[in-house]
Amino acid sequence: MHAVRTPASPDNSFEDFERDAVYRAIFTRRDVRSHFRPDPIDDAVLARLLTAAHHAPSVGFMQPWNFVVVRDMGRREAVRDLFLAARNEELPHIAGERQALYRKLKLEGICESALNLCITCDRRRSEGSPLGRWHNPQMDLFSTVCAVQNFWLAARAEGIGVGWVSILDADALKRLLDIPEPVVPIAYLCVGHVREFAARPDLEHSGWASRLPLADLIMSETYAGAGEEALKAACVAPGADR
Ligand SMILES: Cc1cc2c(cc1C)N(C[C@H](O)[C@H](O)[C@H](O)COP(=O)(O)O)c1[nH]c(=O)[nH]c(=O)c1N2
Repeated sequence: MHAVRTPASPDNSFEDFERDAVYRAIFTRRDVRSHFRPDPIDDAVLARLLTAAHHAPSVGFMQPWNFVVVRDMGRREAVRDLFLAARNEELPHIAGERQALYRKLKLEGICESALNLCITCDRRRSEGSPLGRWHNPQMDLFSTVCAVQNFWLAARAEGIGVGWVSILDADALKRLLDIPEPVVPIAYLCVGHVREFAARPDLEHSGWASRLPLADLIMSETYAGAGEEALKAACVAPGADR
């Protein structure tokens, strides 16, 4: 689909403009809930995004994912009802002083987006040959999350917004989408063209949370280890923590 260029550089690194484009996708990707436009996504574009997802890394090259495209508005309204019920169940578990803010947050764009996409993990796909999963059977789930992130970043590059809705009862969602028992719905995504990509995460803008300083998250040698001061200083250099 895309020609693979022979690297110009002897160390296989990208040209500057290519590297900048990768970082631009990473730093300007947003979880989109409120800026969706209703116009449809071209199938050729959606196919590129799904191809990007399908080229994610996976344990034992298991490729455990499937992609359930949900366009029907009746079904999406039913998912939205699941969201509303799940939000009511989640609310009492939010610290009391934050519940008013939680209620005000826009946390999904299920019906406003062009389409919904459920990315699933079929846990049976490496049955009998669990390369990389024998000690850590959850690696198939993690592999599927890699596919979600590929989709999300490729979508940003295409100007398409993605919002992940996890405030859903997984069993109810499985029934609604006829997902068989050994298959796990990993990500329910709202996908569509957007009016804009916000400069900051919505949850930062609303005062819910802010980005932690990267330097505080780096340890040296062990989880308790101090050090790596030069690396930490480099992390707060202009542009490194957008
Ligand atoms: C696994 C998982 C699950 C969810 C999310 C993300 C991820 C990774 N996020 C989006 C999340 O709030 C968002 O990524 C952060 O607030 C950071 O914002 P940006 O993604 O950088 O815009 C999310 N957002 C939302 O409005 N409703 C939701 O149910 C969820 N669920």
